[in-house]
Amino acid sequence: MYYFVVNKISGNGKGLKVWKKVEKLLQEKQVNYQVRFTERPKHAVEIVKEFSSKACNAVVAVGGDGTIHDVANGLIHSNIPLGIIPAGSGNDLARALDIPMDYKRALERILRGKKRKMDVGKIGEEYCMTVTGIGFDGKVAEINNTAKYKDLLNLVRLGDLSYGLSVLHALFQYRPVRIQLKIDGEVQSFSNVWFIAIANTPNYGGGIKICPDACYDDGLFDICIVHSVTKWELLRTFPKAYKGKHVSHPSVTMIKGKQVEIIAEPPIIVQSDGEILTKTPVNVTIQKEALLIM
Ligand SMILES: Nc1ncnc2c1ncn2[C@@H]1O[C@H](COP(=O)(O)OP(=O)(O)OP(=O)(O)O)[C@@H](O)[C@H]1O
Repeated sequence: MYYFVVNKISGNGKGLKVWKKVEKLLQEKQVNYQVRFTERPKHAVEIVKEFSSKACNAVVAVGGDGTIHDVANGLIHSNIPLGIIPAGSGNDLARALDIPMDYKRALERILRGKKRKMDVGKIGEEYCMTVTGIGFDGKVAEINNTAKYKDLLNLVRLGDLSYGLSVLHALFQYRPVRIQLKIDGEVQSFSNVWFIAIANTPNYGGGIKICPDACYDDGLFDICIVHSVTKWELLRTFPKAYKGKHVSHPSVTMIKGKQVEIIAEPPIIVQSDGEILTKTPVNVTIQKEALLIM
């Protein structure tokens, strides 16, 4: 049995459109399936816990990174594999795992049944699959999640541009802060920090390669700290991040580690997989091979 969790409104309605096509294919192929639709944020976590693990081939998320985040949070340490049919705006996890954006090919891959293990990040009781962003990019996520232009750009299939616009918006609101960082027990201080990205996979924000060498199964986070840079220099360097070319900039520090503690003054927003989670202080740890994916 394949269980599908569909977020109809992901990608501004793409979730429902993609699901209708997937359902047709499942019926043609005579695959046994059940489907549940999410009705609110975090609903997918509850839905997944109701599924019987007996005879379950996979739980498949049809949606974007937020939907996958919720489904995965219900599956962690369960030994039930997570399948992904991308139907969001950013689809950064699918991109990192080389999952086809085309629903047909994504479904074929799930039905082939090949499994692999991936690491996840843990913050409190929450698990994160892609990137945890602290500071400026938390502000960007906050703006992007409520932006009216996100829906408009999705409508004209330019959803990827929405994050770029939210970055510009946040640039005029955010003030850099002083932070203390403890990575695997070693304390470092940085002043004028714009943001810190703690990455399990390379991309966020619809293809920004913030930590180009991050790898989902190496047992490590790649950590990018952007500090001591003017607003205009940040703006000038930002486009380079789409190709991961920002890492050589003198205001960018890259570190690898398994456990990251962050204290900031004043406290700053923490987002994970594009969802606002909390504010600093925060402790993020890698959970090696905690999620089975297809
Ligand atoms: N019925 C619903 N009504 C409102 N929000 C929902 C509903 N179902 C799920 N959600 C929430 O919608 C949010 C957005 O979903 P998702 O991230 O999958 O799409 P997206 O933002 O278009 O894609 P991406 O994150 O890849 O850019 C998530 O926080 C999810 O929990």
